[in-house]
Amino acid sequence: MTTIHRSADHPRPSPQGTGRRSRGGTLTDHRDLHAFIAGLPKAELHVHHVGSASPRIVSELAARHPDSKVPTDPEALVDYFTFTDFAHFIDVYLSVVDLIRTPEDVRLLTYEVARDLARQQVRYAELTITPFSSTRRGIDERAFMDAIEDARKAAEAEFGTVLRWCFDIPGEAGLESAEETVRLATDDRLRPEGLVSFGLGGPEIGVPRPQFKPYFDRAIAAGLHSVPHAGETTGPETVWDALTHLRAERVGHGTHSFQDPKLLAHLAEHRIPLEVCPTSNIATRAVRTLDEHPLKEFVEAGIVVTINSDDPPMFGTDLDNEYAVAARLLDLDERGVASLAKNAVDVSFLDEPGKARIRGEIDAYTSAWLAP
Ligand SMILES: Nc1ncnc2c1ncn2[C@@H]1O[C@H](CCC(=O)c2cccc(C(=O)O)c2)[C@@H](O)[C@H]1O
Ligand SMILES: [Zn+2]
Repeated sequence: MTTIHRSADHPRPSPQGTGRRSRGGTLTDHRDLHAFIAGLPKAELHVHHVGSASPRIVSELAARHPDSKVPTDPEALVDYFTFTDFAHFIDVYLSVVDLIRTPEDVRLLTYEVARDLARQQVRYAELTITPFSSTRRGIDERAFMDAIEDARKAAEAEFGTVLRWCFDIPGEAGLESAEETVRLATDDRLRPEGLVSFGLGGPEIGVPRPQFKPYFDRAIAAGLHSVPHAGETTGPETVWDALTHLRAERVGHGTHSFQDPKLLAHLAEHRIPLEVCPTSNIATRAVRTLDEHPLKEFVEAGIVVTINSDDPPMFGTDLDNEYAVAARLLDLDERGVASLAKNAVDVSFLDEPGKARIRGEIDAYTSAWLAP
């Protein structure tokens, strides 16, 4: 695990002129840092399938289904993707889920999401998919699996982006959805080759984590990694539940962990990474402003953090922007940003050769960028 280099960690000449950061690992101009981030090979571990549908894809699907309340004009979507609270976000999210009605819709969406990830130099992504939401809306389960696998193989062949799947339970849909999700994730006739992890999404309020223990036990017994959302819209007790009852290997968000110093110490001591999604937390009102985001507290507590976009088009962001936000909040230079990227590779569920390959790309890119 690489420690996060903060720009203060590097000896530097006194700032010249406007305090711009010159290259060479001393002070970095923010514009340069954005350029560095744009070209940096990355891995993304917390990003949702439907939540990543671009405005173009959403408006194209909305045009196919005039009965939908989702705008067909990408411009109008910006207002539509403005949320008053988390419950409102879920309502909007489900209205987009309702647009995904055929296996071809699923394949198109998945392939286009992969294209957008590749455009940001994402070499590897663990995409969270909620199969229950599609099968309950009438998409055949076998056809669903074939559609995502077709897109995954095409994306790897055409974009060089390696995709793996996380299947998550939409918790508010209850134990019926948990049963369906773990069946789809563990039945050898259905389980897709790209599946690596098992999660829990949706509202946390009124949806206690412990009830899902039997389903996570079955998923873990089938070799899947546990990565539930927790502490996004509820307090540290939800994160403790995810750790103790669901045996979380990583925690989705974990935002409110900062309220419990014992939890921070536990996460740091046991190297349990937090999948941090800064702008998501602002858009869903989980956190008021970026300057109040606990990301810095997590790093100072020694917790392994990864940077993610969650539902980028819905939150008016993308992964590059999330890295720029993290660089600002943590006062990182290029080395610090590269360390963040390597954290995500290190704690991903990609095989070791794949991890070594991407780490090597990150190091080569960073060295070339910083060469005098
Ligand atoms: N930041 C987020 N935090 C949490 N979740 C997030 C986040 N971003 C995206 N999601 C996704 O939102 C969905 C929620 C789906 C849901 O709650 C629900 C409730 C009742 C019925 C149904 C149904 O399908 O019939 C679905 C999940 O699929 C989850 O993967
Ligand atoms: Zn999420």
